[in-house]
Amino acid sequence: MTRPNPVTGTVLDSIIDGVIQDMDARKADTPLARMQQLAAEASPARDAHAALLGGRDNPVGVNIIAEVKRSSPSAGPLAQIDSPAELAAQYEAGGAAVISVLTEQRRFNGSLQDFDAVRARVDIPLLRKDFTVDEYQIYEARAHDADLVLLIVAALDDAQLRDYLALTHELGMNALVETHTVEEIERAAAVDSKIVGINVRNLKTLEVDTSHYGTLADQLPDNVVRVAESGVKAASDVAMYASQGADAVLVGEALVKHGEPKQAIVDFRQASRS
Ligand SMILES: O=C(O)c1ccccc1NCC(=O)[C@H](O)[C@H](O)COP(=O)(O)O
Repeated sequence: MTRPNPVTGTVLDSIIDGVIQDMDARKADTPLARMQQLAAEASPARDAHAALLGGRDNPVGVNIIAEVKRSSPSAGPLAQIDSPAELAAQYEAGGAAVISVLTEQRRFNGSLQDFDAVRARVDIPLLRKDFTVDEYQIYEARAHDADLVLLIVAALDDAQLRDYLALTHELGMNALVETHTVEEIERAAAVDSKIVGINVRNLKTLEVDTSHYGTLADQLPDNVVRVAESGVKAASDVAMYASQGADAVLVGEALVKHGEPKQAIVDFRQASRS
């Protein structure tokens, strides 16, 4: 299995370096063959594609992917989340279509324990949000009852992107294929990605530019579920992404810092109705 070269100096590279070390420790505890068996025994994945489809025309507003995010490389600690399950229950009650749970430990203070706690509490599709660079993480996600995994195009070569997307689909899950440039959108389209995100955060520099979604959205293939990722500070940002054709908007920081996350999701969706 080829892995991206972690020693090229960007933030993304250094995150991936740590992700690989942590994964190798988990592999020592639960080898690939055992993880594959656990994945095969998991209950069938929920249909995240159906949950996110058609957000553009949804009379109750754009679909929200609500994120459980404790910390970030760009902002440091974001919120004291005593119960990720309770936060997720608020998200579900507010009408979130999908919940994203960060499981990367070193920079986001996430964990698979957080993921399991959320899984035990809510029944909507869950995104295991991590930096996928090895098939092991895809089996692991399924073994933990994930419905969706993240494939960041910038972190993968073409063969990995194709193979990991195929494996994700074989296991009955969907992938959020994340892009940031026209070239990455073309690479996502070339492997027939079904759900494509444009992250307005540049993962190499951490710069956030909310106008970036609108700049690139026309390059997305017509038949994909379109996701605008990052940078939401207020309902007006969600409305802007929706007006630019997003089916779904992924929101982290603004929700974990909001005192009333359930109401925030209701307000975000309402603001996006045209
Ligand atoms: O959030 C970061 O600082 C970050 C840094 C490096 C790689 C990824 C990063 N975040 C992942 C995400 O893109 C966001 O968690 C997600 O889109 C939500 O963003 P936001 O609403 O701006 O918290």
